[in-house]
Amino acid sequence: MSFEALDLGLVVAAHGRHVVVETPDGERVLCHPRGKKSELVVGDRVRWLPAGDEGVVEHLEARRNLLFRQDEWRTKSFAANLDAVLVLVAGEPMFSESQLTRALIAAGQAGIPCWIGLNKTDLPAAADARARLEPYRRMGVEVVELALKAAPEASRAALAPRLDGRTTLVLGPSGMGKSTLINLLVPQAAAQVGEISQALKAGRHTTTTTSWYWLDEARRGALIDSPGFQEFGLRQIAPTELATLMPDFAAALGECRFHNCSHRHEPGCGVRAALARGEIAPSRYRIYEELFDELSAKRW
Ligand SMILES: Nc1nc2c(ncn2[C@@H]2O[C@H](COP(=O)(O)OP(=O)(O)OP(=O)(O)O)[C@@H](O)[C@H]2O)c(=O)[nH]1
Ligand SMILES: [Zn+2]
Repeated sequence: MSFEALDLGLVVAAHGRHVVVETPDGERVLCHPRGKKSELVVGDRVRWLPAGDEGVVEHLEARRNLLFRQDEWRTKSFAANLDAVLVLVAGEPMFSESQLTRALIAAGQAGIPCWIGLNKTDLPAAADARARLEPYRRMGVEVVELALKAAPEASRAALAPRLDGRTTLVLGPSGMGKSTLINLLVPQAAAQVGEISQALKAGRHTTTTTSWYWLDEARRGALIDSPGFQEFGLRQIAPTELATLMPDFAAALGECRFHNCSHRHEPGCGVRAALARGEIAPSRYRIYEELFDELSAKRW
């Protein structure tokens, strides 16, 4: 039988070898992959067959993209088939520029557009955060100003046109306002999660690692909430590839005398010339050095 004849479903939760597949009419079925298939992730499109009141995933449709992080020990997938990644930042607590850069690089390598939500613009510390984001604006990353708690309606209006009809992964370290965002935008957020963990037959205390939330009843737009932003390993990237994934660096690469320039100590380096001219921010160069060393460290 050809796979096309089977039902098409969307993976809305993944927990070990259990996945919850949502049918086109919104029914949720606990499914297991047949055999030793590659790991399924939230956002995957699959072909499946009913088996009693559960199901068996027979086929994984080709992924448009896959966002993952990789440290020395393992690879962890965030989600697949994303339209965009939203990184939520704030001035208090002050966001980590290194984490932001890691997210931008990973999304860039996966071919997924990334934009930034600057939250808590009602606080004085927003001015510092805004200044820190200036190099990112300059290299073309869109920054949307938000005050999710202080000005929820204005924030909703700013977000709606960017989220409508799209699948967006939201990344944000603790304290940036990710829960506030989800509660503002997602009707019955807690119920949606509860329903999925019920379908997973996960214990009450098991929190699924990645959550899928529909933004509208027509199920056109969705938010994906994924933890694990704290240790965002980029081991999938070769040190020499790093600069090509940083747009402000990439713009200067043509000037380097050596094609395999590390932009650390070589003479005639276009990147360091751009740094000296103020076209690359010192903070970006420091993060580059940090990442370059991390990715150059011995692999086990
Ligand atoms: N001043 C101000 N505070 C906000 C705003 N949005 C969220 N906060 C506060 O920031 C804190 C963190 O918000 P959460 O939504 O819980 O953040 P989170 O990113 O989900 O953090 P965790 O729950 O720790 O993962 C809370 O005390 C919120 O009330 C805002 O627009 N302005
Ligand atoms: Zn160089």
